Amino acid sequence: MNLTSNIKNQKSILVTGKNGQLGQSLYKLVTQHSTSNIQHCFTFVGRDELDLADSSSIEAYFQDKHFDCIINCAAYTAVDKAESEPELADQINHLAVKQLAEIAKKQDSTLIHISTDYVFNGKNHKPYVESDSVDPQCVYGLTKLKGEQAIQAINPKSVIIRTSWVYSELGNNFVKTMLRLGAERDSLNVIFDQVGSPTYAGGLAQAILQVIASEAKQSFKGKSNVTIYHYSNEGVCSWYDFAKAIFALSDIKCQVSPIETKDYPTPATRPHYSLMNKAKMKNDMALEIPYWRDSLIACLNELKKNTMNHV
Ligand SMILES: NC(=O)C1=CN([C@@H]2O[C@H](COP(=O)(O)OP(=O)(O)OC[C@H]3O[C@@H](n4cnc5c(N)ncnc54)[C@H](OP(=O)(O)O)[C@@H]3O)[C@@H](O)[C@H]2O)C=CC1
Ligand SMILES: Cc1cn([C@H]2C[C@H](O)[C@@H](COP(=O)(O)OP(=O)(O)O[C@H]3O[C@@H](C)C(=O)[C@@H](O)[C@H]3O)O2)c(=O)[nH]c1=O
Ligand SMILES: [Mg+2]
Repeated sequence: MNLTSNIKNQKSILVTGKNGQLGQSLYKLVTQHSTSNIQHCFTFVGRDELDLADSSSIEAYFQDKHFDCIINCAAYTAVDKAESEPELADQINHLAVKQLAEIAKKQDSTLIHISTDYVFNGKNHKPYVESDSVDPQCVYGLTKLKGEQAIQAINPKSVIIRTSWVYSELGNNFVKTMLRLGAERDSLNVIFDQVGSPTYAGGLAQAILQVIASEAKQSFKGKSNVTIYHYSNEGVCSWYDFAKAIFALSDIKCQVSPIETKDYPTPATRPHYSLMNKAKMKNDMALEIPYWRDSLIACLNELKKNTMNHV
């Protein structure tokens, strides 16, 4: 899928993971806005065209294509399943990312890569800054960290954006799971001792476009270090608070009880505290980030619109 505008000085930008939450949100953003705002030529690919599980597919794809910028939205995101599929998770979140970093370096292109709060161990008591030490507690987090480290070793002309608890009207996520379970059940137990901040994928997509615009202004050429940014919505909540807000705003009468992590055993260990400090991103991009509840309302409105369009 290739979207081109007529404006000069446009960059050719590849977006991987086109069918994921973030890939779809970026697509929606660049196709719904006027071309005066979006001046670049975007190519969106899914695993059919570029399979990150297969290094020869990656090599073949870039054989005859050049991009100024690669936004890697594809990832192995099944956190619990990763515990029993560590090799596949490592291939997609680490080895394929290493290969993309090498290709980007060879092509002199900027790699924008998305990472996660799960690279931290969750033992902090104040929001994580970009330079805080990492210590993932699960296979998914470890493979994402190895992807970050590979980029740092290979291509300084890269930006890593760590985000958390991503949801959207597009794709699968906690909000949609809650809406489904809330409609099926009278009551639900949800963990209240894991706190962080949800991230609306539409807002993250906008922030990524701002990073690209700032990159165009500053030129990342000659950069000696990879830039790391943290991005989520503002505010803090537990998964329990998030579930309560989802039900309250959707008029769903499902009783939610707060439970401890130990009472909801899962294969993967998740951080108890994964709030991230976003000051660097906000300062560098002159960005105002919405409060999580306001973005949740926006997402629920989008979901309502989508349902109304389908009746
Ligand atoms: N979801 C979240 O809560 C969070 C996500 N992140 C990170 O943000 C980024 C975007 O996540 P999000 O959009 O939510 O993730 P999704 O799970 O919604 O999308 C991931 C996409 O990656 C694609 N993919 C998986 N395996 C392959 C493969 N072998 N080859 C090519 N593509 C593949 C999937 O393809 P298909 O549709 O065909 O399965 C899917 O479209 C990821 O890097 C993720 O680690 C960070 C923090 C939180
Ligand atoms: C469905 C459900 C989940 N939970 C808990 C489990 C978990 O701790 C939390 C959220 O569930 P999820 O399955 O959405 O969690 P998870 O898939 O681990 O979400 C993570 O995904 C990856 C990709 C990331 O990078 C992270 O930032 C984070 O968003 O809620 C309940 O307590 N009750 C429930 O009924
Ligand atoms: Mg999940």
